[in-house]
Amino acid sequence: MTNPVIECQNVWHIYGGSVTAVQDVSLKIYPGEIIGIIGQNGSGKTTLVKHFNGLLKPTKGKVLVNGRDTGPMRVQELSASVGYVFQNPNHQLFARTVEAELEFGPRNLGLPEDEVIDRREKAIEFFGLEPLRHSHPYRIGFPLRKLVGMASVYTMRPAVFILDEPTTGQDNVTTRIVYRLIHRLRDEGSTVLCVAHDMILLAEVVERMVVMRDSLLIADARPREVFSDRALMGSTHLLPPQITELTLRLKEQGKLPQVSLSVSESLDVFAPLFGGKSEGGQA
Ligand SMILES: Nc1ncnc2c1ncn2[C@@H]1O[C@H](COP(=O)(O)OP(=O)(O)OP(=O)(O)O)[C@@H](O)[C@H]1O
Repeated sequence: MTNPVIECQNVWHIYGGSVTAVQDVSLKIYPGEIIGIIGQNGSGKTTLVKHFNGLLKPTKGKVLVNGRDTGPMRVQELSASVGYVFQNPNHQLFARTVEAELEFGPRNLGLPEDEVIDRREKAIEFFGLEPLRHSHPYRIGFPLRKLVGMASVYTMRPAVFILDEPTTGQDNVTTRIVYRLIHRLRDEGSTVLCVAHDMILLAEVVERMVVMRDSLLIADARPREVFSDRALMGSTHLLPPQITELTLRLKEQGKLPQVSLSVSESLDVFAPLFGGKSEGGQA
């Protein structure tokens, strides 16, 4: 049996002795899992994931990363194995150029200089940052600045990659890069945790969803189950993707055998209704 890469044991986080942001959360995350963390604003998602790379320490309970208690560990020590991409890149970026930003992590890991440069160049290519390599990260637009934040974590190749609201504020081009990033991380065997309100993204890429409400973890299940549970979704004030809602209603009326998570998937489900076989398509 594989050991969890991250384990929360009855974790509480109380800010300033009065604001309870995370209550008694127990959770095991296994290597290679792609997990979505959802919940309405202020439900404790960001607070929870910031414990995984040591940015926050539990008020009560324990967080273990690769079996080690993060309590006495420093962020720098944890960042080699758990990379956190901030919701707001302004909280993350500090170098004077995109190139310098992308070199910082691998150099800090003590990698040889040719490996530092190789990782920088691969990240520039993957994230489409070539025209911006000499720009100051704060002088480029928000969507691209956010990609620089992702790229700078990607250069460290952490085993666990945490993306906090990766598509919020992104246009269609940069959103597609986020999708490609998550697919690439999956192919490379990384563990990915994605905190998001973007249900279309989650429906397409995650295999497991953790649901937070009022600082509590209230569900942990496959996306199809979470999106089909009207009471659960209603209690979090979140809506499933429209295609999922449509196919859920048709299923409830006995007209479809199953709920779809994406447009491509729904084409296959709808095909028999129209007397044909679908060839799928882009979500
Ligand atoms: N540094 C802080 N000091 C005090 N309270 C905080 C702090 N950060 C967050 N909180 C509070 O803790 C609770 C959980 O916040 P958190 O940001 O973890 O929620 P979230 O689910 O990630 O929200 P969002 O979807 O808006 O990002 C909220 O009540 C928030 O106001």
